[in-house]
Amino acid sequence: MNNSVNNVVLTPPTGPVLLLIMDGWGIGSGGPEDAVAQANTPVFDRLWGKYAHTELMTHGGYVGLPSGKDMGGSEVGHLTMGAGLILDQGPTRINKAIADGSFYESEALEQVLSIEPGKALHLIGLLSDGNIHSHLTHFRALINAAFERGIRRLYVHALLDGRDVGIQTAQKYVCELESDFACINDNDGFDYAFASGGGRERIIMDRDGDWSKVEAGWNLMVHGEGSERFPSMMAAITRLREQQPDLIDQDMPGFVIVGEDDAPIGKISDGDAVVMVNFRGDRAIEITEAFELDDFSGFDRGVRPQVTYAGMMVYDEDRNLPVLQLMGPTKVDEPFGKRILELGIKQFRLTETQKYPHVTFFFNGGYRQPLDPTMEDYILIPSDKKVSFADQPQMKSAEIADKAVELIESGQYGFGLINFANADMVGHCGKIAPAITAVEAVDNAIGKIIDALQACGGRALITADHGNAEEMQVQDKSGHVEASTKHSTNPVPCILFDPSYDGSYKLHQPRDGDDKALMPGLSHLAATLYAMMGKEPPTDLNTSLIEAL
Ligand SMILES: O=C(O)[C@@H](CO)OP(=O)(O)O
Ligand SMILES: [Mn+2]
Ligand SMILES: [Mn+2]
Repeated sequence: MNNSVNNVVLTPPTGPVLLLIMDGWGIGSGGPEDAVAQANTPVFDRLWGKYAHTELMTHGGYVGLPSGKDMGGSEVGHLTMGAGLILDQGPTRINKAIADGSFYESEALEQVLSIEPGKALHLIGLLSDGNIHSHLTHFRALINAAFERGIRRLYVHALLDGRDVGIQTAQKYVCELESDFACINDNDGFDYAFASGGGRERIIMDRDGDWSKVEAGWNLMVHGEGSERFPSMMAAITRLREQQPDLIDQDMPGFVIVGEDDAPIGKISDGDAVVMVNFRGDRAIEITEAFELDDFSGFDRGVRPQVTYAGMMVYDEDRNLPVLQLMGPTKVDEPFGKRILELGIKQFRLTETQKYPHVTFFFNGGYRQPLDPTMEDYILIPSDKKVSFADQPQMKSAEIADKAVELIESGQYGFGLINFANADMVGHCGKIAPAITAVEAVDNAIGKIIDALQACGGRALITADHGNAEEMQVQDKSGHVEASTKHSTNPVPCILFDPSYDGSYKLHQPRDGDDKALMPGLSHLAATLYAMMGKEPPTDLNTSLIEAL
């Protein structure tokens, strides 16, 4: 959007301005697969009917992802909202660095490739092209770099996806790497292979302190221990699917690849190098801690191998984890939270722990802890543990709403960011009935918050970081319909709740044929929040959505 004379700054509110993220709540077809449309949402419907609203784009170039086919995700969504600008995201920057060759020139990669002859390079990561946490091309870049350097032994410890891609697609990605391995292994003395695997929800990729998942993966990769043992990756996938035909890849139990003697073919050992190929931090921090921290209490690691460990990117900027990073971080110089801190506005962030990175380091563009604890309160309600969210679709929405009301009524805050996880986390389970309940739980919680804002003259921008629950089924090219566990590329709703709304303004509407800069997207929200607070937005931000009628 061009800075238009039409942009308006509202009169300052008497209560706080909130950004309410209904994670994974998109605008779908309205059909039977659309849990948002099927749900009973009286609060949302009333607000949509009464207040200024629009649709926002959350995918591809609107959030700095490489391709228009890339769906949005929480990291890129919250980072873009916090930045108030469209910045190149991790995968875009990695792809560019691979293309221009600079990826291969980092000191960190040099250290990884400098292992002694006979030692192995291990790649751990999410094996798909979902581009939310990882991409297959990044595995391939590393495999090629290792081969060109003459590294003889390389093992992939594959986390199976089924959450950012089709629900049973693991074999496709396995075949692609197997064919690379076959070419390389034609050369004398080379051994490139898969060494272990398992679903991302079962091993390694936890983000909520369930160390048993990390431990299970550690024992497979490091100690070669696990009851499921197969001669190859394809054998593992085939046999596990025979036992449980509906099994979604993300839920596959962990397994070890073994030789004829039942010995693991590629355990991580002293002197080896390990690269975590995922670029996104939230689900890579825990395994990184297990490899890197001397003082570690997550689980009993047994004998920890002495390895050179590197991550694709920084996973925890506050602690600089991991020490070796193949790529520098996506820098947000002036995130929204820091800007308003400098204006002396007190703020809170509130969610349940499954979404803690979202309201903290994703929205902050890096930092995890408050810059000024007297002016920023980060409140994280523990998520249910060891449950399928399909069985608990209300999650912590009621507790979050109650806490939000308390914070609003305290009169202390000028800004608050709240994330409701339900539509996304339950949407990822791929079942329509609980997804409907999840959406209804969010609607109910929003209603309580809106009542509190109404009473004190606060405002809220009610929106989502990307879709998910509105698309619980997808059709593939051959017409086959199956459950969808992934995010969507649909637009999301955006409503400006304003108790003093008099119909004198509207939110910028999407128009056919508009280019990306003109279409309303997540990068316009920071400036919109300024205008809602009665402040002129900084001119370096993408423009506010609020326009005079
Ligand atoms: O669960 C996750 O890690 C991702 C999907 O891979 O979802 P979100 O981006 O909403 O956190
Ligand atoms: Mn999300
Ligand atoms: Mn999600």
